Amino acid sequence: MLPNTDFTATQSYKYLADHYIDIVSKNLKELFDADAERFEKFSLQFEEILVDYSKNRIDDETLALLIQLARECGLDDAITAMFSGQPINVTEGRPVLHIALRNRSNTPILVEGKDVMPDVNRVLAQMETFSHAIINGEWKGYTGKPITDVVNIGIGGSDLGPVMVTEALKAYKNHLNLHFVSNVDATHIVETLKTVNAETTLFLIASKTFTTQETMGNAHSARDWFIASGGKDEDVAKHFAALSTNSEGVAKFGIDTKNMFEFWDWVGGRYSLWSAIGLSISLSIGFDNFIELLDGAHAMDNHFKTAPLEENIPAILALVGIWYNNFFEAETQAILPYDQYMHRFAAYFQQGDMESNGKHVDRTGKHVDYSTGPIIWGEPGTNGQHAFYQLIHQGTKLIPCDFIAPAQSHNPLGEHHKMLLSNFFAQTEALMNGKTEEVVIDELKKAGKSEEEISKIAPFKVFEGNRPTNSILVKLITPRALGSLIAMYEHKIFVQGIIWNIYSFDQWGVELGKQLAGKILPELKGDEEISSHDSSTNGLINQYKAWR
Ligand SMILES: O=P(O)(O)OC[C@H]1O[C@H](O)[C@H](O)[C@@H](O)[C@@H]1O
Repeated sequence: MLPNTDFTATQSYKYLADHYIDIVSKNLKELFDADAERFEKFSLQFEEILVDYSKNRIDDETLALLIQLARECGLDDAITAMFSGQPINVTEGRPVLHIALRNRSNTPILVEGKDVMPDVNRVLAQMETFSHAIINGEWKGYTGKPITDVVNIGIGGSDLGPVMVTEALKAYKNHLNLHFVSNVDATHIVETLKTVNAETTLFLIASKTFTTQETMGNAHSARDWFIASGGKDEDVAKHFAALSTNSEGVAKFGIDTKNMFEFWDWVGGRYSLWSAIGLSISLSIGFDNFIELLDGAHAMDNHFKTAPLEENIPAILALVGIWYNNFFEAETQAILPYDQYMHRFAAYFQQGDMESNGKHVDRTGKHVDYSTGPIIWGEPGTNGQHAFYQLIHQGTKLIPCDFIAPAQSHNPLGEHHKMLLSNFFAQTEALMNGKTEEVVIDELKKAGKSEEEISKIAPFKVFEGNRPTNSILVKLITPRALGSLIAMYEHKIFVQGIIWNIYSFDQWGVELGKQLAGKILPELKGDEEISSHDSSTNGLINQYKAWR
């Protein structure tokens, strides 16, 4: 089971608190000047991924203390507990085994004494056969035509992963057109259905529970549309498949369980792209590439499980994150991919990280008196530079940033990639070094400005610098590299949850809103005035009724 340590009561935390006072007065630039080996010391390479964490406000002592903190919090045992299938998702009574879905070495992983690998491999084989049949056109729709369009209907973990990966790996895409419908707003399904033909469309109803309101609503509307477009009830089997843990729910909906791709309750929704939920990925880029994605994740799992903490990339990224979150009181973490294909990467980890570590009680149920999971946000570079980087460079908030870029582009067009990467390299340098008043004045003098003009404008042009970043340089975003990158962030989240002594694999915080929406829905149906809520909620509902 998981250890249970208040990390703020550890010896290393006390040392870190003292050490923080020392580090906070130091400038990153000075740290680089003082140590010619800093890059070598504070960067790690995993296959074709280079993680440079040297532009962080840390020194040897910081890192040693953070690693000591991880040890005091029982990180080693926690890793063993996860990988060996112990029920570490205690509040839901489940193990956490997304690592089993990509356990390409096939070593047995036992849940209640039973090896899960035969089931994992059985569903993978089912996905393989199905993917080939759809891609090759052997699978025919109800009028005998091959499938051209795939619509994945799912939300949260049953949407964000497949969307992010199919976008990130678009360079590997085949002829199938992929669509994703998540929002219960009818606009999403209506606009999607305008672009597809019932005869050649396959719907994947992706829902772990098969009870999610949005997904069930969209799935029923898709089915109604299919029937209204000429499909018969008996044709549904050719056009609807389910990705779920709930076979009863699938059968009740009317999908033949032969067309069900199963997964298990030991897979968290936000960790499920490696499971049957990844079927849209396998359809889009082919099963072999899907396996490459799993292989990449498995390689990162092995690294995470076996590398000493000093060389363990997910652990180090997590600990540096804790350094900012709990000592520098940083509230957010930006993820900035310099790769247009990765434009949903930050959105994906918004769920991955914030649903996992946005928790206010520790593993004993006590309210924490320290900060837990950060707010995750980001957009692809260089778009972000022309939008919110002003605040990162000159605002009053400390924003640790992860910069991610591929060395090679899938679209080597003219000088584009060099231009993109010049920005990638420049931004972390600028954030670290800043620009002093001296340099600003000098530049203004050279530009022929008067003393008066200079003294008026100079303060606005100063960059304090000393702003921390990680740079993650990937040779090329291949399925394998992407699999490793995603797994790297997953394990980072795990490590942080262990240190904060919280349960990272439940998500009770999404329930209250669902519950209340369930109560409000019937109230929206009649014409009577609503008075059962506070005056704001009553007022809003009644105005809605007046306007609808
Ligand atoms: O896959 P489903 O059961 O439909 O769940 C979809 C989503 O629903 C909830 O909101 C959970 O918070 C998410 O973690 C989950 O991914």
